[in-house]
Amino acid sequence: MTALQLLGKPVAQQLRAETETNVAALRHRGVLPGLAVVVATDNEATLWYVRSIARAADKAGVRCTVVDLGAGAGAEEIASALTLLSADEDVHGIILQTPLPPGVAADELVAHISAAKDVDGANPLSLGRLTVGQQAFAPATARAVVEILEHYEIPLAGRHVSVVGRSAVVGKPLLQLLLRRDATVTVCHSRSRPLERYTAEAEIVVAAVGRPGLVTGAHLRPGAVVVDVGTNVLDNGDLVGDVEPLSAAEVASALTPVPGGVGTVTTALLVLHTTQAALQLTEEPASARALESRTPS
Ligand SMILES: NC(=O)C1=CN([C@@H]2O[C@H](COP(=O)(O)OP(=O)(O)OC[C@H]3O[C@@H](n4cnc5c(N)ncnc54)[C@H](OP(=O)(O)O)[C@@H]3O)[C@@H](O)[C@H]2O)C=CC1
Ligand SMILES: Nc1nc(=O)c2c([nH]1)NC[C@@H]1CN(c3ccc(C(=O)N[C@@H](CCC(=O)O)C(=O)O)cc3)C=[N+]21
Repeated sequence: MTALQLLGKPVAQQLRAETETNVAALRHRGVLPGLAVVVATDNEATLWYVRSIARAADKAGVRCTVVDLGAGAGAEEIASALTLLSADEDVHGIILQTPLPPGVAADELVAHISAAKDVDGANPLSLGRLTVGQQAFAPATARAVVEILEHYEIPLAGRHVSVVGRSAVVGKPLLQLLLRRDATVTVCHSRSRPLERYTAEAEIVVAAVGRPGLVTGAHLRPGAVVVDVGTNVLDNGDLVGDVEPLSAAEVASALTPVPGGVGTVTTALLVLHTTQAALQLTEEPASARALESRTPS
């Protein structure tokens, strides 16, 4: 079997069309959507990613401000930047980019991102709300996996999905998004041995680990659908996923490529989420509208 390529581009295009509609509605209200990306690293891969978010925002008519605090920034400085941005009326979406300087932990800092502006679902409140089924932004990457599967009409209800990786950015929120769609989910991690025991039964396998070639054809059930979240930069500069594409394509029915798969959709979703946050934050309260309609003009 040679697997079908599940390309991210058409999925991203559809999401960009939705963003465009939102940007037009915001313009009607006199609102320019704004995204702020807080950076405290000189990691090349991160800076590349930040530039690609800024480019995508710019193309969509979303103002993107990169707040570069430098690789020497301390926790307090980062926390106060997030607090200021949370209170800034011109900012509707906030992302704190990882990695952070040594000794600075992201998990406490992200609590300073206002939940309404948490467009990458980093605040623990967002993950909690997602878990109990309340409205919240999911991390863009976790949602990208689901958007790709839905775009290609791969059913989730009643299917067994094996997610490899349990991070707060991908595995855990993805578990919630999949449960909400009635999938049966296995979440695997570094202690799930042997890994194939937990992947070989699954109709859908998602790899989000950060190890090139971890998932091979030998881990898969014939006809499985495979989503590769991994973005690993090799010494020669090549970007590869967590799935060994050649052996996997022999067994799988469909596979997302790296590059050109999940990453493409992630960036489009961050921009879409920013416009959704802007719409919610600038909505007139229903009571104010009711009052207005009673006021003689
Ligand atoms: N395309 C995109 O938009 C994005 C891509 N990524 C990419 O996805 C990958 C994962 O990122 P992230 O979730 O942040 O990574 P983390 O390092 O936070 O988590 C990795 C997970 O993989 C598990 N793991 C490690 N080794 C194995 C193994 N041998 N077998 C099974 N599981 C294992 C870990 O287990 P344990 O918990 O036991 O340590 C952990 O749960 C990276 O390549 C990253 O670059 C990430 C975010 C966005
Ligand atoms: N809290 C958090 N959220 C993240 O979303 C997050 C993170 N941490 N840590 C690092 C990874 C990495 N990541 C990528 C996103 C898009 C592409 C992307 O757009 N890739 C394109 C182009 C790649 C190329 O051409 O080089 C593609 O795959 O086709 C890549 C990588 C988000 N990450």
